Amino acid sequence: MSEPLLRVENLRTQFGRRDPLVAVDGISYDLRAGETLGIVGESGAGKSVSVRSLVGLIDDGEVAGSVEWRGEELVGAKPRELRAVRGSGIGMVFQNAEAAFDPIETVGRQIVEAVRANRDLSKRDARTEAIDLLEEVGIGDPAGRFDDYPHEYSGGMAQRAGIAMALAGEPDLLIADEPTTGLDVSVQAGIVDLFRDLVAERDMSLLLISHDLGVVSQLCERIMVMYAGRIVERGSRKQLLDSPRHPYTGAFLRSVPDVDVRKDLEPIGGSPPSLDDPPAGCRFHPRCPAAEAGVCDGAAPPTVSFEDGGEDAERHEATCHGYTDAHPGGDAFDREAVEWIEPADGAERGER
Ligand SMILES: Nc1ncnc2c1ncn2[C@@H]1O[C@H](COP(=O)(O)OP(=O)(O)OP(=O)(O)O)[C@@H](O)[C@H]1O
Repeated sequence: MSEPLLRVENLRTQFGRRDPLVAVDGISYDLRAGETLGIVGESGAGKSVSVRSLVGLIDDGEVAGSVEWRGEELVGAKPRELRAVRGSGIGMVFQNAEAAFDPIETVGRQIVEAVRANRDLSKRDARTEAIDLLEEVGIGDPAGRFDDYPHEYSGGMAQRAGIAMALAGEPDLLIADEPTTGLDVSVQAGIVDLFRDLVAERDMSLLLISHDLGVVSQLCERIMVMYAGRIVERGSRKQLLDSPRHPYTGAFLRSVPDVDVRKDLEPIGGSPPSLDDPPAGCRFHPRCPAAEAGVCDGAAPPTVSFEDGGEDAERHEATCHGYTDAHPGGDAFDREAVEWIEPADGAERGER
């Protein structure tokens, strides 16, 4: 199997020293060429900080652990090196596309600059390339819109232009942080289609952060669920949607609309913990219908893997006490409240 493009090991990001707020608390994953990975979770889970930490975009916090991009360590790298990686290898798309642009410069000229910063092209060729990029992301009359200022673009167009900027250095990985949030539903659908086409046509990897499971499940083959700074479950889209194992994932699925099925939504009771003083043990235990005193509020939960989906399936893991002998199961582990916690027929499970 090919080496991963991106290897994240025990990433930890904290803000403040005296009363530190640990926004990302030891997360690890790999991303290979052509893979699409989504990180979902409620607001404040640390999704955005986790991806900003990868590429040196945290300026008032401390990032620890390891982030290897094509084997090159990025944690502790010089700003110049990080800028170079952001310019070429990794393209970034943010929620607020207008913020990607300088308001007093035309969109076209800014894309030309981004193209020239990463590729040895004449001004004329860079202009042609910028117009091609605007066309590729679906801006009608790209040559005519080249000299417009960012505020002259609508929200959806600005997001498309932001994606063109991210493509200027011909990246192998696109990191998109809530790229559809705040846009009208019909505009969102267009942006989702655009990402799908770009990933396929350019053979890029995608790391997508969103609280919107619908958007993530339309674009990502693999999904990780983040809660209070940690990954609580990971697996393929099918594994997570069809047989979620962590009570939080189950609750999260019930709290959001399905992509194509109408259902009664059940908001998750309570609210996420404050990250400057998270609960002991499993961080979800105060909100978990299956939590058991003395177990779930004690030691950190183990990561359990599930052999569902056959040999070639993604690794499916949940970090939960509910599957271990420490948690007596049966009566104590309220299976009525969380029927999704029971492994599917024939599924094996093993503790790591
Ligand atoms: N610069 C900062 N200084 C202090 N705390 C921060 C800073 N940036 C983020 N945080 C805190 O880190 C935690 C995680 O924030 P983050 O933005 O990553 O969450 P999120 O899952 O992306 O949710 P949202 O979609 O609401 O942004 C939050 O508690 C947030 O208040």
